[in-house]
Amino acid sequence: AKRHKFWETQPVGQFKDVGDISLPEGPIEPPTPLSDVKQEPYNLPSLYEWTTCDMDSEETCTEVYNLLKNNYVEDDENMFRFNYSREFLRWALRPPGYYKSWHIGVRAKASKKLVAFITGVPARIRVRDEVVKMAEINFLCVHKKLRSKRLAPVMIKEVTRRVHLENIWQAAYTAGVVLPTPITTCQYWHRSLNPKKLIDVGFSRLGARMTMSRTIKLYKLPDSPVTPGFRKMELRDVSAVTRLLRNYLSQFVVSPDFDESDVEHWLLPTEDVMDSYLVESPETHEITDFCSFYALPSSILGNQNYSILKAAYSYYNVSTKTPLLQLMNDALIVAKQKGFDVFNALDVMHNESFLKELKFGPGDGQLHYFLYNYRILNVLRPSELGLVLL
Ligand SMILES: COc1cc([C@H]2SCC(=O)N2Cc2ccccc2)c(Br)cc1O
Repeated sequence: AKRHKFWETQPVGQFKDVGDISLPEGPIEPPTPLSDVKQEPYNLPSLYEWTTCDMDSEETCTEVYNLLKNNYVEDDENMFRFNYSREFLRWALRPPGYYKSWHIGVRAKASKKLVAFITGVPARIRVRDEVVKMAEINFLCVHKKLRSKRLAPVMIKEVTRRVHLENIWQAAYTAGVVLPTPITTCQYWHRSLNPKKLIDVGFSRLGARMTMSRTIKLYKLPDSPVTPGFRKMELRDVSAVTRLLRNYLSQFVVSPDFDESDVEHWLLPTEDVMDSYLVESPETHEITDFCSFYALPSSILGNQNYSILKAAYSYYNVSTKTPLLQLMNDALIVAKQKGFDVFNALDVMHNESFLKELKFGPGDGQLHYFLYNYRILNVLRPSELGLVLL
């Protein structure tokens, strides 16, 4: 049986070490002296070559967009495939301090076609009391026609090498499959906003003893948010939101260590990519609550009437005065107003407290979170995780 041949060779928590309390929490291997880091790229099969994808280039960004649109993650029944937009990719891959060299592509030498992709972006992640410089690894994609050529392991080694060259020795990543060894395993939950479309495309089914009109009524939402002072986040709010968010995230075992420049990039609204709202108390003008979600459409594979599913994904939410239930219901209301068909959320942070009451249903996908070269003693509950990766 496939026994993680590659991952057994990597500095990650190994299944055989789970529960071994003699192993300390923290880095598994010490940093390598930079002079000992391999200076040249790993070898690819002879027909392929490395390329660095310049996401500022419209042409290259479109090549990356099309590779992912046609070859990235699908659900188990191959009914949907992520369809990250170009502006989303540019936003996700160019945070403060990013390295172009971590946007790695593989081209066929003959045709120069982009056939594979993997990325990293720098992030400061806190694990308990330690803030660690990490790479967030994402968008690992190999063209459908090149699967099981063992390209993924060499791409992972190459992005690791380029991360090491920048003197960073830890990473964070997620996968829908179990690899050695998850720090936590989360579940996706979905809130119908456009139930008729979700049933038509086969994502949802009409409940027993439910008519379509009864189902539409069940998921109906008001036309506008109910919380006084609920408004879009603006540049002038960055300091207050940073304070609010840092304080809120400090309660979780693993979370980003956002500073104001991070908040400005990741949480200021970006058209068609990121939406963020806050509650400014009408009396005191204090900012008391915050909610945010990102736009990640999916291609609908093989439906006569629809080709795109418009999905919103819960990002970071903070409630200090407005009940989280009410804050998230306002998020659902504005998401519906913006034309999203479904609102997705993981059962991380305090999300469990609103999922059932706001009529989310459990999805079939599990999402495993991993740290590279950093051992944590015990697997975390999803509610101890304060990190949402895109
Ligand atoms: C199909 O059930 C699910 C599929 C997905 C992923 S896999 C490829 C894709 O496009 N998805 C986004 C999506 C598609 C459809 C609905 C909601 C989210 C997730 Br994440 C959780 C689910 O439960």
